[in-house]
Amino acid sequence: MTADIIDGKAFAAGLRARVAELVPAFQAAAGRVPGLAVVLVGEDPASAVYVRSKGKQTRECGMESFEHKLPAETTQEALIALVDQLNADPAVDGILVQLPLPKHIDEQAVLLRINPDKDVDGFHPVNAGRLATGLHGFVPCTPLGCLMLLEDRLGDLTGLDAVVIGRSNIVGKPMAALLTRASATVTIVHSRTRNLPHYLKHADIVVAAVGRAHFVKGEWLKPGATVIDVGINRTDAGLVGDVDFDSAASVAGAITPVPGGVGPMTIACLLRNTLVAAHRNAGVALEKGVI
Ligand SMILES: NC(=O)C1=CN([C@@H]2O[C@H](COP(=O)(O)OP(=O)(O)OC[C@H]3O[C@@H](n4cnc5c(N)ncnc54)[C@H](OP(=O)(O)O)[C@@H]3O)[C@@H](O)[C@H]2O)C=CC1
Ligand SMILES: Nc1nc(=O)c2c([nH]1)NC[C@@H]1CN(c3ccc(C(=O)N[C@@H](CCC(=O)O)C(=O)O)cc3)C=[N+]21
Repeated sequence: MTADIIDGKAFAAGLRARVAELVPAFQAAAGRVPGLAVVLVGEDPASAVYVRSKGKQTRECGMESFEHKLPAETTQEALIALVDQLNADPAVDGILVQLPLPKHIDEQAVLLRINPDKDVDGFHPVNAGRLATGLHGFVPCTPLGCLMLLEDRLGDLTGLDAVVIGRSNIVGKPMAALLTRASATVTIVHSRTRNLPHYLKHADIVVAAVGRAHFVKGEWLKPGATVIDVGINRTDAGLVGDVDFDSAASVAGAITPVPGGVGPMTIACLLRNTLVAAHRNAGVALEKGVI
């Protein structure tokens, strides 16, 4: 193995500590702490684990966590009524509806109902549009965390060749938008791409968000590339990423592990977005670039 391991867990702990440091000044100015509401519908065990750790980390940062656990048979109308209630609640700065939702609920309809100024996931089309057009808004947490790790490792990304594998609204597309904003030259590849390894051969940066265990092989990579593995796949051998770690680590310059890479950054960025939302919603200034 030659690649450096990018320690997302440590970076995320540092980011959470910076969030926690900024909470007391907000509290002094606003007379309350930032609040994050997390809504979980159904009993998916993986989702329940994430929601628990989001709640715990929110409280550890000195912010308030409102957890709403609804049964799997909850109607779309009832879920939308809860979103309306959270939109109207001045103690709630951020709203996260855990995905995936049960099949009888139209995910887009629920996400559209969230007030874009409380949309700390950055999934509302208004925030996707703000990102696409260069306006201030909320950037989805997973791609934001990936960008932070990339800039920490590489500094300025200007002119670098980046390939994003995957074009979902929550990871691939916003990741490509962020890299474009950072002046990288970006290619998106997906399941209909012909000869996918061809595009990877020249990439200085590879972000894999495919949802297939061990998908990216070391032999596809440019030597020295920086590889960000977003994948979370549960296999008999445990949690694994979308990158074939052993072969990739012998070619790449740096690589994120799974677990301990992008996952912890996602939650830390959620707390960061909640802190930013609280300042905007309460009209309290936050020094530019401080977080
Ligand atoms: N660490 C974290 O915090 C997070 C991790 N994840 C993980 O990231 C991964 C991706 O998530 P998400 O974007 O939501 O997944 P989606 O299933 O929504 O998107 C997967 C993308 O990969 C593409 N794809 C699928 N198969 C292939 C293939 N054989 N060759 C090339 N491209 C392919 C799809 O192409 P097409 O569009 O053509 O179908 C699609 O664009 C998952 O493992 C998920 O668990 C997700 C969110 C947060
Ligand atoms: N509205 C919404 N927003 C999300 O951001 C969202 C979502 N729905 N649905 C599910 C995906 C997935 N996701 C992860 C968060 C943390 C880890 C994480 O902390 N992972 C740890 C390991 C955790 C474990 O061991 O299971 C790690 O990679 O080290 C992973 C994945 C957020 N998502």
